[in-house]
Amino acid sequence: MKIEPLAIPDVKLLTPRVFGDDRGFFLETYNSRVFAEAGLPTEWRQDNHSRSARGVLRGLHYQLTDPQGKLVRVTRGRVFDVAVDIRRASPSFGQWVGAELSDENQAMLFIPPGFAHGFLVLSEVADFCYKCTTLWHQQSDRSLRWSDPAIGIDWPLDGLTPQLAGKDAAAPLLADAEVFA
Ligand SMILES: Cc1cn([C@H]2C[C@H](O)[C@@H](COP(=O)(O)OP(=O)(O)O[C@H]3O[C@@H](C)C(=O)[C@@H](O)[C@H]3O)O2)c(=O)[nH]c1=O
Repeated sequence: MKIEPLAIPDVKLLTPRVFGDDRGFFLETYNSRVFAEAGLPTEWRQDNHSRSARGVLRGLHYQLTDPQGKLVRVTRGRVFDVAVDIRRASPSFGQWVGAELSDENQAMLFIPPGFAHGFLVLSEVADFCYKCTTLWHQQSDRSLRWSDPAIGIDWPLDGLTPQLAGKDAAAPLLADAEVFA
């Protein structure tokens, strides 16, 4: 597994080794020894799977209590995945990084606690699977505005109108949001 820091180095791009043969392929999506050696979490409390149609934009999400680290990947389709640093004390506070994740490149992102996370679906359908280091905490679940100009995410919309949940369409801007110290 190749593990590389992105421009915000706490966010890692993971590229598993894919073993293809005449039956199909095999890859490791998580290996506790490899993760421990790379300084990544080895304790995960929840696994999630969502399915979305083209143009769906989920995010930007985080939770204030027991913030979640996330290991995210796409098992069907293609998305543009984004992490925004919302740790006020961080030198990269308010900055974002993004990567395309697909069932072609089999790439994964590790997003540490303290980041808001979201993705835009670029394929007809996308199955999005992820592990979380802590349990979902509904009461402290928060959204941040996907289009906040102060963050300036360069979503590859290519004419798509994003399809948002009501809570995400009405989400506050970073300047008005509760974030991490
Ligand atoms: C996140 C979550 C939601 N739910 C329920 C609540 C709700 O009825 C339904 C859909 O929830 P949401 O609209 O929050 O789902 P979704 O918009 O897919 O939320 C997810 O978005 C991505 C970007 C993330 O980063 C995730 O952490 C998570 O926030 O599922 C759970 O039961 N457990 C969970 O862990």
